[in-house]
Amino acid sequence: MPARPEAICFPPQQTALIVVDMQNAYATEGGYLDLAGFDVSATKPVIENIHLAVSAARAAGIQIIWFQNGWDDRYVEAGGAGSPNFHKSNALKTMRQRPELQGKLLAKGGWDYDLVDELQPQPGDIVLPKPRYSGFFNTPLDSMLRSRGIRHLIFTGIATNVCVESTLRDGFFLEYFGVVLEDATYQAGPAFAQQAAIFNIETFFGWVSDVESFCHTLQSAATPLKRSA
Ligand SMILES: NC(=O)N/C=C\C(=O)O
Repeated sequence: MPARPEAICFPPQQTALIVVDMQNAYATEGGYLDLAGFDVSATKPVIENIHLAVSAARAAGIQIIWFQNGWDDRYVEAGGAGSPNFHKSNALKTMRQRPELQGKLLAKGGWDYDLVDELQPQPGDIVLPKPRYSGFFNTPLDSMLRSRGIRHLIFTGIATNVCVESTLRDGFFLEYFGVVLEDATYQAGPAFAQQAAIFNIETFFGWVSDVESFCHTLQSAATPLKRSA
């Protein structure tokens, strides 16, 4: 597949497409990021691009893994005042500032935690709840991947500079090849946060490509070459 800094191969049977946290919290107005003051008004094309990537991956037999970020509705899993997460999570901070939101943001079972309507898992997909930014932390992700012989991770989702980058970095340390489809991701924060995350990934931790290249690569691999007469 064409990618930066160089083209990369990924055998479909050894590859997972990871959709990071495409929940109302991160992609819908009225969700956590929006309420915390982050701009989510440009996420519609990202949702459409993820849909394209998921369809192409599914047709190619690639394992789809949906991450869902959040905690129980009493926030025990979020950690108390002894946890840095308690102090840094903008969801927890927003709820402390606006107590009427308590129990709503990123709480399992609620609208904010739900995946957006346009992106829904199908039978055979894996849905993986996670309690911190990295999908490898306190989850069975590594063993799920290893038991399936998966070594290549294609990333989509929100936010590029937080959960996407955190998971891709941890994957790098665990010997996974990580590729981000940049037009199927979106940042939390200003545009420079996206640029910085993409720079880091391209330069230090993995590869960067786009949805058209991903779909085209899979379609070309599925189309038998025509023999010349
Ligand atoms: N899914 C994410 O990248 N999350 C970013 C921030 C947060 O969850 O507070």
